[in-house]
Amino acid sequence: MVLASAAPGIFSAGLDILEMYQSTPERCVAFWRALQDAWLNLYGSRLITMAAIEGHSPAGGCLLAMSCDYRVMAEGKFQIGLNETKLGIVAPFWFTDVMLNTIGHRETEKALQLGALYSAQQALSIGLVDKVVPLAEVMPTVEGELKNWLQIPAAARVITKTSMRKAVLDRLRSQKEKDAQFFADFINRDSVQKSLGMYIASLQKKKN
Ligand SMILES: CCCCCCCCC/C=C/C(=O)SCCNC(=O)CCNC(=O)[C@H](O)C(C)(C)COP(=O)(O)OP(=O)(O)OC[C@H]1O[C@@H](n2cnc3c(N)ncnc32)[C@H](O)[C@@H]1OP(=O)(O)O
Repeated sequence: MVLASAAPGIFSAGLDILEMYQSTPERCVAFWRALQDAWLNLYGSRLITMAAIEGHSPAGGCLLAMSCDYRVMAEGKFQIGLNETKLGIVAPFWFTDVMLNTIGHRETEKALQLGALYSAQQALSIGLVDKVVPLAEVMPTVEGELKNWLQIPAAARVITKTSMRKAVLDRLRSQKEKDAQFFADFINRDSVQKSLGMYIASLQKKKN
């Protein structure tokens, strides 16, 4: 399975910030449950999963990419990373776990505290993506890599993948409701809503 975007220049802008701003606790919980389930399905997928990152990939976009088995990113101006702290929010523990599994403890600690967004070359140097190629080469490179992965006996690959990812998947599975409630409580704090409001205004201002 290849994840790619139909929007030029944007792999994924992450979660819909407007869903987290001035929403009701009930809607926040439903929103979060949907995200948890999508992620559990993706990270736990038996399929070979690859991200064709042909544009920006902040926050939830970075999570999507990191949750795949392989990542190819376009060189150029695009950025990728978990930038949550810059919005005044905190990457949930399972976002952090996936990043830890991808780039290790020291780089994750720096990346998360700074809310760092990396260029493709920087992302390559810390192992956040596996390959960087010109934009037009992203999809052919993914397809070529997919052929390599398809050579491996599927049952052996799936058992290996599952055992590598099980602990992180189980950690969320065992506390889904608590996590959803925590999200709804956290996101509705006055200070967090204020930060999100300012961030949304800054995105809109950038456009004008
Ligand atoms: C402890 C644990 C507790 C839990 C604590 C909570 C944890 C939550 C975890 C959060 C995870 C996330 O993914 S939070 C989401 C983080 N995402 C971001 O920071 C991305 C913000 N967006 C950008 O940087 C840029 O838009 C970017 C993607 C690079 C594209 O830039 P462009 O110049 O091409 O386009 P823009 O003009 O900026 O954007 C076009 C329009 O889309 C809107 N837009 C852009 N991104 C958007 C988004 N994510 N959600 C909604 N709307 C968005 C803009 O406001 C514009 O709206 P109009 O002006 O109306 O047209």
